[in-house]
Amino acid sequence: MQYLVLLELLSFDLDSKSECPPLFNGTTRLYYSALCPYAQRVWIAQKYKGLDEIECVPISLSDKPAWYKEKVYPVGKVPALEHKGEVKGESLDLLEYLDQEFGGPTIGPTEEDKKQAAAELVKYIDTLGKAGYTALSLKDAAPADIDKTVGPAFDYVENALGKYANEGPFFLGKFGLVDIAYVPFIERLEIAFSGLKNYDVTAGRPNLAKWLKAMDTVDAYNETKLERSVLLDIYKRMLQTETRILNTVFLGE
Ligand SMILES: N[C@@H](CCC(=O)N[C@@H](CS)C(=O)NCC(=O)O)C(=O)O
Repeated sequence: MQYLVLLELLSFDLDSKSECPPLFNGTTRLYYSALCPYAQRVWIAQKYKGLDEIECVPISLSDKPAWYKEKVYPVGKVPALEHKGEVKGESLDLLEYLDQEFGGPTIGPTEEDKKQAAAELVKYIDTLGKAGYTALSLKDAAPADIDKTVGPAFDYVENALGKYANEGPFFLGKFGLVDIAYVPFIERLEIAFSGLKNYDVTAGRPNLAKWLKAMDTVDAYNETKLERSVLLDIYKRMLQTETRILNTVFLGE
């Protein structure tokens, strides 16, 4: 049943047999994949801001249409946004772009101190992703070995979440850009570590546990979430067979 959820979802993906949408006809399009954590960021923001004028176009990553790279976005990655006759990529840039160019609630911080905090926090996601990838790739590792490898990165997140705790459970108190940037990665790491390495990333990290609970109250995020068991199965198979995909998903390589 859960597989059906994924299969059904992916059955809408445009693949090598699909036609290219009528490009640059005035429609704003977000090219994404439900499997891609980078694309998930922009998809969450589109939903949170209520930007129904943006058409979401799912692209198959396993059977990508040739026209995607040739005509839409030469970099060939998702996410990409077609807007005002141009196509732009890079999830973090697109989050800022959505705030600049579209309506709905602002996701980026407006206060100077929070802008600086956001920039530092977002920069750290790569470090967390790399530590997570290294720890997940350890064969026959005990939870203590896992903790040694990825624990410090999660401790950084735990401390960061304490900084504005008096204003709310999110990174900068109120839900916004930093939460959107982190959640696809923390979600995947939490599921993969608990399911594959018997390591609970929230143990001894109460702020992180609280943040995950708070994230579950955000509709825009919930609407982009894959079933837990589906994500776990994907990571299980990736670890067993195709480490390259794991690389792509956690490190954007
Ligand atoms: N730095 C990019 C990374 C995007 C990325 O790596 N997307 C992956 C999917 S998760 C992709 O499209 N890879 C190309 C492919 O699979 O052919 C961003 O933040 O948007």
